[in-house]
Amino acid sequence: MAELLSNWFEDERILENYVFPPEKRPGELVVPIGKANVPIVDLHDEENNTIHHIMKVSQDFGLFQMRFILSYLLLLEQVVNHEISAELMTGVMKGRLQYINISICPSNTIEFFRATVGPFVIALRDLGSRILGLISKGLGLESKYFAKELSEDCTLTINHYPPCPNPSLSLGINKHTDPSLITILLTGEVPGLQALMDGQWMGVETLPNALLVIIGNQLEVVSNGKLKSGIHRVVTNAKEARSSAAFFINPTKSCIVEPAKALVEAQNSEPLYKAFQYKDFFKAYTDASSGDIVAVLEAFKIKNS
Ligand SMILES: O=C(O)CCC(=O)C(=O)O
Ligand SMILES: [Fe+2]
Repeated sequence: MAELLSNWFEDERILENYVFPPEKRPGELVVPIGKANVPIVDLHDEENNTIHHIMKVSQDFGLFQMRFILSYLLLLEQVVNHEISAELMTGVMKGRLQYINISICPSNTIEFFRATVGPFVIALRDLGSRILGLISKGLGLESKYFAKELSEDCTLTINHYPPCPNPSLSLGINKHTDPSLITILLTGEVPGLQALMDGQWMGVETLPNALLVIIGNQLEVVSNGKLKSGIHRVVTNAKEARSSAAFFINPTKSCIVEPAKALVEAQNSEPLYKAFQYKDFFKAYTDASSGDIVAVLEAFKIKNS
């Protein structure tokens, strides 16, 4: 088996630049890992029930897990694979800040990975359209509302977190919301993801046959604040490496994102957010990536003077 970068952890020290400032450290991890009551939405339920459930949990928590059919999961399991080679992992680790976009470059060494990622991405695009179709109905919008520019730009990110000698000093990923429309996350078997639910960090444990859906900032805007972006972070552990695969469904860079007019009218209210080009939002998000990412959305709010 190729040598994995996760072997780095055999050096027992935590590297200095991985130590978070005291106010951002998770501290002694008192939060029980794997104990969150993340709601489960069943895509095979009767449509109105599923829509109702998605809308409710997206308003309350901004994330939910979703049971899904097995044939897709077989593909997914291959993607988060601990035999990903050191070369690929090195490429991944070189990416910027906390997460990295993998470009599927033509190279024999990643033939397996390419062959797996292709069907994986097609499956997730299809799944994403189904979820967005249900959400558009739940918001009272036409069923294809999200079908074009709002969801055309997808990115697959593989995250890899080597074991950390002192998890109380560091985080795998700092507290954030995703800049996407929605994110579909394969969390893998090793716990580490935490969601802020009712003001408390809760360890997320997904079922073996489930994926996690996270409401992103753009859906919060389009829904005029009705659906909430899920706040989440990743903690590390001292024993096991963890991998996850995140599929971000994003607007195209030139897409104009704004609260859906039909929704604002139906609510008989005012838009809470300005109209903006997605590329401007994304720039503000990446510029803030070492600061308070959760606050970025605030800057796009219409201020009532
Ligand atoms: O690794 C995880 O479970 C979460 C990853 C994540 O939040 C992200 O890539 O934005
Ligand atoms: Fe995230």
